[in-house]
Amino acid sequence: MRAMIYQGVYRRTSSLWCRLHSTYVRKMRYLFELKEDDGICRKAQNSGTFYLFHNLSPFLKKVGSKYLAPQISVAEMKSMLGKFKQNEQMIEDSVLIGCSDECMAYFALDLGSLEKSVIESELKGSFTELRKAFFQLDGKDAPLLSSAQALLRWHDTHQYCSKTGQPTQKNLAGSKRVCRTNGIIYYPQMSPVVITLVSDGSRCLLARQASFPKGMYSALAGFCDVGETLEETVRREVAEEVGLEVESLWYSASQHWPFPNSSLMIACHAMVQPQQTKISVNKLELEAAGWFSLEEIMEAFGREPKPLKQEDGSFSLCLPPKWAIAHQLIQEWIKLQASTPA
Ligand SMILES: NC(=O)C1=CN([C@@H]2O[C@H](COP(=O)(O)OP(=O)(O)OC[C@H]3O[C@@H](n4cnc5c(N)ncnc54)[C@H](O)[C@@H]3O)[C@@H](O)[C@H]2O)C=CC1
Ligand SMILES: [Mg+2]
Repeated sequence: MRAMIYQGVYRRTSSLWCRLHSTYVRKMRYLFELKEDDGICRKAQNSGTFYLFHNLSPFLKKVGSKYLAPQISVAEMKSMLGKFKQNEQMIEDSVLIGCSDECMAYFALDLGSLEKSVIESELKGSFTELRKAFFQLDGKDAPLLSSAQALLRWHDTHQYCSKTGQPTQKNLAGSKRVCRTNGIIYYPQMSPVVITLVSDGSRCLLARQASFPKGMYSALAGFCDVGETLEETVRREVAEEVGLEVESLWYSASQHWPFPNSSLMIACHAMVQPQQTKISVNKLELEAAGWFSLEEIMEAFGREPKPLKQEDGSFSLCLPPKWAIAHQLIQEWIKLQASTPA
């Protein structure tokens, strides 16, 4: 009933409702209704736009060095499904990922069961691995595609109830799945991860895993263990990975991170005592770690963010790209150095 009233009110865009609420509040209320009410969501699917995936690779168009994620209209979707002789009901497999300021809903749909090359030539673009395109994506596309991929992956891997073994059913928006037999509700999962930039007051500590691109160093990161507070995870990870004791720490910001699965990256700064800075690298987790001066960091940011082989065969320091929250932590540390008296 509440949803019906809302729908009526929402349609009358000049209504008191619209005058009373900011665009942001209207959007959030609308998204809430879409998640709660399959009927409203079905209507939204018939007027919304779609981001397409194929086995979790997003459909992208390359324009120069940038990747753009085109929004496909429902008419284009229906025409394409018609070409594949697929039932239009396939649209209901999509998941809700957001909406425009005008409350036009955005959905993501994985077309992994259809022939990839046919869709690519039909829509004139290509399905590209997210890891490959992530750092060249347009500003608004990166977080949308990142949560879309995480949500699609979660649905793909949670089709059965872990208690009864029976199929689970997604609600239309894809904000949950329900076991048909006993009604257990499953919600999409994210793993909390802390990422910490350690400083001794004049240098910052960066580390690299063997899997990182050559020369790239980042802040220390680690998954939260069950029962831990964020503060405990920061202290444990720093002790585990580089053998140092954190003296103080503070929260900076957070970010959803799609690799390797869905993580909530919680970014912190931490201080160690200037007299206790001797690193002992845990080689099971890291390839190398080291302290870097402000000059070294500034020099690295001044270069192209690409691995650069030096005369001695080693690679010059390369820092995480703009979208990564590690980049933001390092930028904040630079500002802090400038504002702290020597
Ligand atoms: N956005 C950013 O700026 C950055 C993001 N990251 C991300 O942080 C994440 C965590 O960093 P790591 O140093 O690899 O973590 P980590 O130091 O906790 O080590 C990874 C190991 O933790 C264990 N683990 C415990 N819980 C896990 C879970 N829920 N999922 C997967 N493995 C789990 C596994 O044995 C795994 O091999 C990575 O996925 C990485 O992509 C890392 C650096 C920068
Ligand atoms: Mg780690």
